[in-house]
Amino acid sequence: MTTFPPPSFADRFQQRADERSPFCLGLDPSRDVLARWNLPDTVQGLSDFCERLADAAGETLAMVKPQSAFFERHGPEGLVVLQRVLKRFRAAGTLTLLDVKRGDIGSTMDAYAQSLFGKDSAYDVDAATFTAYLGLGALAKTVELARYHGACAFIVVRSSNPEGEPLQNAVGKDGRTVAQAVADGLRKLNDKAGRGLYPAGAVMGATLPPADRDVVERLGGALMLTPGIGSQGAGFGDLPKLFSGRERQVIPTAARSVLEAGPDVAALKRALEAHQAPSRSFREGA
Ligand SMILES: O=c1ccn([C@@H]2O[C@H](COP(=O)(O)O)[C@@H](O)[C@H]2O)c(=O)[nH]1
Repeated sequence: MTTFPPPSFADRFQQRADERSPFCLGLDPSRDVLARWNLPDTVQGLSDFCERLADAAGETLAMVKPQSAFFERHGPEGLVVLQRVLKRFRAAGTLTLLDVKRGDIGSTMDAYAQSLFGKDSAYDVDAATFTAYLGLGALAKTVELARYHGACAFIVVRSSNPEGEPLQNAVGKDGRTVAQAVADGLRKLNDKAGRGLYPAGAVMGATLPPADRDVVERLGGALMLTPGIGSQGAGFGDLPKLFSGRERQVIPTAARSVLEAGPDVAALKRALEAHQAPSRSFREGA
């Protein structure tokens, strides 16, 4: 039986994070990772990678983040594998976030959102990523649809890569940077959705300097997905300088630094715990 309205993504995340850990595992089956796992760079290799990772994770993870690009690379059959792995993690009580960074005019965004959120959609994910380059207003209905389905739209505010800085820190006519303006707009979308629901989340790189603390504050109570840990150079020890006081809003995420432990399932389990333990400690303010 389905409940209406459904519990919010924010509530579901907090529950899973308390039970398991706030860590979100990135599923990035690149050509390099498949080769390292002695798997062919084919749909079968992709499928075997997903099954092995799901075996290693069991029911230990709060959240996974498949990177759509690595599935799209294999065409429509790759997307079937993506649907299957999403279903498998859902069955393990793990929240799913599709990293697909959609961003377009409003009418097209409606179609993207319809493909992502809701039981009858193609992917039925709990969350997905979006970009605001075509304006936050163009994402308003997407956030509304996410709220309706108890899902979350994570909008890139400050990305983890150095190339994002000049654009995101460009100063507009009103004196705010682009990132500050996106953060302010994202907060308004959450305020409009109603108390405590937070259907709009933010992507805020773990690699960012302390100066970005101001952007974090502008986001209010929004959840923050923080890529950049591990292979991009940030560590769990970098989280407090940007996010202290907001620990329960942070979703630390990493892909390669876990996946490089594969294909051995026992080694993968150890790598997962090596990411989950510091994620828990950070959340508890330890
Ligand atoms: O600002 C961003 C937004 C998204 N990503 C994505 O996260 C993973 C990171 O993978 P690692 O192997 O842990 O570096 C990847 O899918 C990116 O597309 C990001 O890195 N930064």
